[in-house]
Amino acid sequence: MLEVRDLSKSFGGLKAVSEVSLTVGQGEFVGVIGPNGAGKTTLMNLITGYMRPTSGDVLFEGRSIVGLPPYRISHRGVGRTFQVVRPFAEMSVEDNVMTGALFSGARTNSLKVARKAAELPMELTGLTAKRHVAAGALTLGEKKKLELARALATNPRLLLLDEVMGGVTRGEVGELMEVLRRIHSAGVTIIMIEHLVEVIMELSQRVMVLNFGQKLFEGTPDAVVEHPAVIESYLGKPLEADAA
Ligand SMILES: Nc1ncnc2c1ncn2[C@@H]1O[C@H](COP(=O)(O)OP(=O)(O)OP(=O)(O)O)[C@@H](O)[C@H]1O
Repeated sequence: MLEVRDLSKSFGGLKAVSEVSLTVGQGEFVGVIGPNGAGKTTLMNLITGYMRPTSGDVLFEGRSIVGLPPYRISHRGVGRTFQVVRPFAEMSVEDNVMTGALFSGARTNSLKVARKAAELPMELTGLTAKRHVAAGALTLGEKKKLELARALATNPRLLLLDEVMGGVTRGEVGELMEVLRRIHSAGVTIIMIEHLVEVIMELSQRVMVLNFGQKLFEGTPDAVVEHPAVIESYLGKPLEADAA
């Protein structure tokens, strides 16, 4: 479904992403971990068209998407969420989700169609009961669900998630994990960047570890935590300590 080939991005002398390759098959759930500044968000920006790579290629369903603007990549079926969520605070949950269908990828310009397209995303994220609540009144965890629902309204086959769990309460982490399981079960392929290692380990089938822009390791969650270089460069301490 997705093939990232020798992808690099330099900012001046800094190689934020350095010759990273990654293949993701349909229906997979792939986790991406790595220390601050490892290049995770940059990699996501390169895949979704928010940044142009210095070199390398990205193929989605067999066709290169490098150089396409973000809205066209979205239209092809690649959705994303942002680390910092910025819903339209005065607008209702439902109207915010509708913006996903109306603008990101311009799937429709009909309010009626957009309203219908918002139904399933609200259901999957557990927001249906809050549909008329102003987004500004939501908790951070609910705002993260709204961000997921907005991305789902673009109708993605592949969804890239940037730190969905960042800053939310423990209880909300559990709820968001349930939501992600539901989204995945609904047939959406997922690539997830996450600092909470235990979340990645529980949800992902495969994990890629980035360090200084390079792929340090890729394998099953079990293989990753046992890999000496990963423990040294990233985990640095027993997993239990990280999860505390
Ligand atoms: N637009 C930019 N201009 C210059 N340098 C940048 C830019 N974006 C990212 N960088 C640098 O590229 C490197 C990788 O950053 P990136 O945000 O991708 O890391 P990350 O793994 O997502 O980190 P975090 O976990 O803190 O979000 C960092 O050194 C960062 O300072």
